[in-house]
Amino acid sequence: RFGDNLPVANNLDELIEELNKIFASDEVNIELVDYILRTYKSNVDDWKKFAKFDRYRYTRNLVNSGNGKYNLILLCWGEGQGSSIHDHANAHCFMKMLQGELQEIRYEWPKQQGEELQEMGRTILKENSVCYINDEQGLHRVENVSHTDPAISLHLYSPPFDTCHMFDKKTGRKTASKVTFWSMYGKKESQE
Ligand SMILES: O=C(O)CCSS
Ligand SMILES: [Fe+2]
Repeated sequence: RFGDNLPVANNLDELIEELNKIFASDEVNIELVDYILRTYKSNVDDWKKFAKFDRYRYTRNLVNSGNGKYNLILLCWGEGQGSSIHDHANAHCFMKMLQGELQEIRYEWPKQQGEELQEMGRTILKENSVCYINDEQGLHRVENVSHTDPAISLHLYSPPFDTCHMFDKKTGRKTASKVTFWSMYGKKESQE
């Protein structure tokens, strides 16, 4: 499908290097981003400095802001912690599992006002797997359903966004939701 001189990301720094090359061109090559994310085999030494958990909700830790072309974010999900049902602000969303497993439930966009969202299917995302979603495909909710193990995932959003929408499952009502960072580049903002 591509040439035979394909790059491989042997660590997180090489992954970011290869992503920056891919995103240097105007068109986002979805297959190539998916490919390079898959070549990276999760290594805790690469990313442990970004992995910060919160007792009450999953955390979003900015790893790299991709020369403005994408945000690379490490998400830490304690047992039972999950996201709301949300969209992706007309951006590409890639999600790679670095540790543990997450359940993804996909939903159709709301059709009629006040109607319950229709579930499209659910997937268990396993370590090193990569999945992709964009608004044309639908909405989803991601949750760590384990009672014993935390989960860590690496998300790439392009273009980067700071607001998306959350959806009420029963009524389909959407509300804007500002996405925030628990930490940036391995530092909690309050730390110098
Ligand atoms: O970025 C978020 O908070 C949603 C995680 S599932 S793509
Ligand atoms: Fe998402």
